[in-house]
Amino acid sequence: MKNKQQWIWLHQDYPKFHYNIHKLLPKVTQIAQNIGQVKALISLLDTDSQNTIKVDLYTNEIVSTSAIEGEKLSRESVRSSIRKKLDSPFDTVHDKSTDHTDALADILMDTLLNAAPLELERLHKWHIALLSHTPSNFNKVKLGEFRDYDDMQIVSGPIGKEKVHYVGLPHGRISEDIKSFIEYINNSKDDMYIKSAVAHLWFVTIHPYDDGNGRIARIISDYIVSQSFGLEYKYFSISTAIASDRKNYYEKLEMSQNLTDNPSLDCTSWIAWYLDRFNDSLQETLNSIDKVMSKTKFWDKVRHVTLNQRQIKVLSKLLEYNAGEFQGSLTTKKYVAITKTSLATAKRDMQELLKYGCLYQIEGTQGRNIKYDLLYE
Ligand SMILES: Nc1ncnc2c1ncn2[C@@H]1O[C@H](COP(=O)(O)OP(=O)(O)OP(=O)(O)O)[C@@H](O)[C@H]1O
Repeated sequence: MKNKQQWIWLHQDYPKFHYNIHKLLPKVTQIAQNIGQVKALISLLDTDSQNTIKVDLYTNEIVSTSAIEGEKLSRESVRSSIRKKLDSPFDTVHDKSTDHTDALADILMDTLLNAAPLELERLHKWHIALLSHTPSNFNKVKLGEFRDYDDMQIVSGPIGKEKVHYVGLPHGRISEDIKSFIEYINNSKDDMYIKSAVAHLWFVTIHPYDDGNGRIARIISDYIVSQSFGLEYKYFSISTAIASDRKNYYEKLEMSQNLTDNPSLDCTSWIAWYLDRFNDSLQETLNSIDKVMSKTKFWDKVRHVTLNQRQIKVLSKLLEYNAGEFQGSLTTKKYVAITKTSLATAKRDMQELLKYGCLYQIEGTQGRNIKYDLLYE
């Protein structure tokens, strides 16, 4: 597999990445504003609701960073591991955690709670924890050790027609470069969101391990920003936002890592994309908070009404899925399916819900296609 590309580690200035701060500042300001809003709204929620949002976000972070690599983790297993770590009320009978998901939750907690500066051993410990329980990697990948060969290629396409997207730093330069990298993370005065983006690009440029470089890069990025939030205020999942724009993730990295597209070691475009994803993740959190608040408000509104178990089940489901799969509407057919009741009972239940002001009929729907939604006000 030949390639004529020249990679950025051949640049005489490497690893001095440049960026245009003026283009990035508005995005950083936006992050600060979103974080301010998240903090203000979170403080209005009770501890249970705060915990629910946190468990969801941390579960998403672990599931998403693995999904980028194509590894499908059981959401329930990850959720169990996270709940154990957060000490949230936990039904041990239904504990679905595995050694693997416990190890991944351990890494996340370490990035969040261990404020010690980054050291080489810690990096290796993350690598071991990340891969030691993955059966597919058993015996293949050296754990907690850098690779000892060159030509670490990122390729795609069928055998014989592979496209080389990038080739990592020659192995003889890894130790020295990792030292500068760690020094940058611990001591640079760069804005922390920008630092998080630069470190991500830098780490996948070195590509020091046999495998797991993308996941470790995302852990490092998370570590850099999580430190200043701690368990009390870490309400974001960057990997979820990256996973939802994976094509551009790879493209932005690729464009930044070769000298044809990037002759001057300028990573403004990569950082800008990364900061946008950060803002997306905060927006997601704001949406989740909004959902929780609406839910609380709704139950508060109907607390004087006596509802039967079927009605409570359907309303809970609607509140759960209102922004997603449920697509904000209820039909008699769906009511029957959820409650497994007769059509006549479903119709009677729904009439009551309309009378109590729990539901309203969506305008323009009629006959067999009548649709209902929750009435919040
Ligand atoms: N086209 C590309 N150009 C440059 N870098 C890329 C490209 N595609 C992927 N990468 C980077 O390399 C990482 C993959 O490297 P590696 O397989 O060692 O990591 P991984 O953690 O096992 O996988 P993944 O990051 O996909 O979860 C990607 O996550 C990304 O950070």
